[in-house]
Amino acid sequence: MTQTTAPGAATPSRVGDVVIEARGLTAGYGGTPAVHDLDLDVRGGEIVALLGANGAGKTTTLLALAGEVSPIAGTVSFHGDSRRRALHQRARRGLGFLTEERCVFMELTGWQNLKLGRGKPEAALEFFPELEEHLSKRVGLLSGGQQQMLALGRVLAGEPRVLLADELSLGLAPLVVERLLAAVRRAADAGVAVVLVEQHVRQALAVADRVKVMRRGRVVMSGDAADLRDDPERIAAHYLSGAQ
Ligand SMILES: Nc1ncnc2c1ncn2[C@@H]1O[C@H](COP(=O)(O)OP(=O)(O)OP(=O)(O)O)[C@@H](O)[C@H]1O
Repeated sequence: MTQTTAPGAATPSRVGDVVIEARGLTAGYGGTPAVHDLDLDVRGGEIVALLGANGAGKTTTLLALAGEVSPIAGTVSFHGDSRRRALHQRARRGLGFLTEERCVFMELTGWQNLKLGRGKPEAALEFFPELEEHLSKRVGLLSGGQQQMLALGRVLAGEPRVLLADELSLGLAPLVVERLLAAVRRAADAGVAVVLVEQHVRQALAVADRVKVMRRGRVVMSGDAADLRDDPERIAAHYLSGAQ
């Protein structure tokens, strides 16, 4: 695997106020918890990477933070406010959410996709100038990497205060992953609070400030990414010490 060397990775970002916070969060499906008693706070300017094997509870955590899955117990607060709101209200208050499915409209052109975002298309192109020559094409004809850049660029152009990103790198080539994660780092350095779910441990460590490793719905390890960069085996051990 090629190691991601995103700009700014080695320098801790200046962190601000807590933007999104979970306290004693238990969440799941049909009353059955998939995440147990999770505490998490993310400040503006930092990237917290959620790592763990398949089924560990990472996506459920993001869905609960996004308000798409209701807490069974505990709270999720956005700028100190734990009231549940409709998705469009959360977006207006600065929530950017990229789900595991590529968040683009395949039948529309790249330009039309960008126009549907909260920000200006030009702002998305500042993150990914390589998209400009493809914007007149239908998005279904673009590569997976270009689609993902479009989805991320559109969210970042809207200047979110928090970005929740689930498996941005899924199935993409290392160079594309590097571009995507560098854009996430750049957004964090501009003050966005980021929760990044990633399968690629080394690439996540290269851009994150803090790491939480989940197993069976619980956080089993937390640490500073800088301390773990040279010793990713400490994280891998948690993947291997039991399924999920
Ligand atoms: N819609 C759902 N209905 C019922 N159970 C679900 C649903 N989605 C996930 N689960 C269960 O919740 C648990 C946690 O899944 P989750 O998707 O949060 O894990 P994950 O760490 O994101 O895994 P992956 O890396 O495979 O996406 C798993 O046991 C999974 O089977």
